Amino acid sequence: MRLYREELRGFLTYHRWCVTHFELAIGAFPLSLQASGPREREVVFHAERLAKVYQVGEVAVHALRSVDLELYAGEFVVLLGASGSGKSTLLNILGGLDVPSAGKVVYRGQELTRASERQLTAYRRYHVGFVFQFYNLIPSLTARENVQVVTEIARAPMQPEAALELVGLAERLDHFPSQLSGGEQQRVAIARAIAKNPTVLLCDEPTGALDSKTGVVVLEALDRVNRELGTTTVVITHNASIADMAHRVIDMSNGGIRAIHENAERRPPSELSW
Ligand SMILES: Nc1ncnc2c1ncn2[C@@H]1O[C@H](COP(=O)(O)OP(=O)(O)OP(=O)(O)O)[C@@H](O)[C@H]1O
Repeated sequence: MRLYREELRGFLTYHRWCVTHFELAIGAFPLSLQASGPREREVVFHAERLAKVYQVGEVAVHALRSVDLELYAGEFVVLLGASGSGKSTLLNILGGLDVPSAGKVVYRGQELTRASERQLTAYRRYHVGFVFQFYNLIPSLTARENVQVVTEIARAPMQPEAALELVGLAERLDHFPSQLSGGEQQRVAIARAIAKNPTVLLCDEPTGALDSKTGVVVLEALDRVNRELGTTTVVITHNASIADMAHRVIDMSNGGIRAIHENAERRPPSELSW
């Protein structure tokens, strides 16, 4: 274990050096400022005629078909839709994990669809936090160390302890993943995603592996991050009851946006169940 940690520390030192020199080299995608409240409607993402076609042998799979969309600073968005409707494809393109076949995405005035690989890497590293259905924690590191892996290489990170406190894990800093419940592990993953102070937090089925009661605690953590840090948050779910906690609900169907609904009143996660 000690050897592993020393190797990790060495890796982080080397990585920090690379990041510093890399940033000087590209000088693109300036450090994000704290996102402002949703009422100001500052556009964070502008997507236009976004299309994605996967070629599988002879078959062209149209995952996205001419999607137009704007996402605003500080809002909490739920992305709903049947399996295969294109939710993950859209999220992955917004997060710079995938590129569209046609159309464009502008992130705070910078066209992601024209960015080089290096610029996309910098964008993902400094501006976007990802949370997935499975937590992907390093089993041999404590909760605090799992978050530190990110804060060591970030530009203006939160303290790992502060990030863990925000998701309600102040008492679990030195626990290993195997000593934490599924919901607690997911909250460590959220703390890890937000500790680098991203502008946007993209969550793909964050409660998909959890029962209703545990899922609600995870949603409370996401809600708190959104309210206290102003992080623009997008949550993919199959679960329509989660939609009630969002500012806006985007309903996807067959690669397109079927409807966008704005909640006049948001329900707190504690009132949700499924
Ligand atoms: N790498 C890929 N290669 C080929 N087809 C793909 C690939 N990724 C996604 N697809 C197809 O694109 C369509 C949209 O997939 P996507 O994962 O975006 O849907 P989704 O709404 O997120 O589904 P789910 O809720 O099941 O995760 C589906 O028909 C899927 O099979």
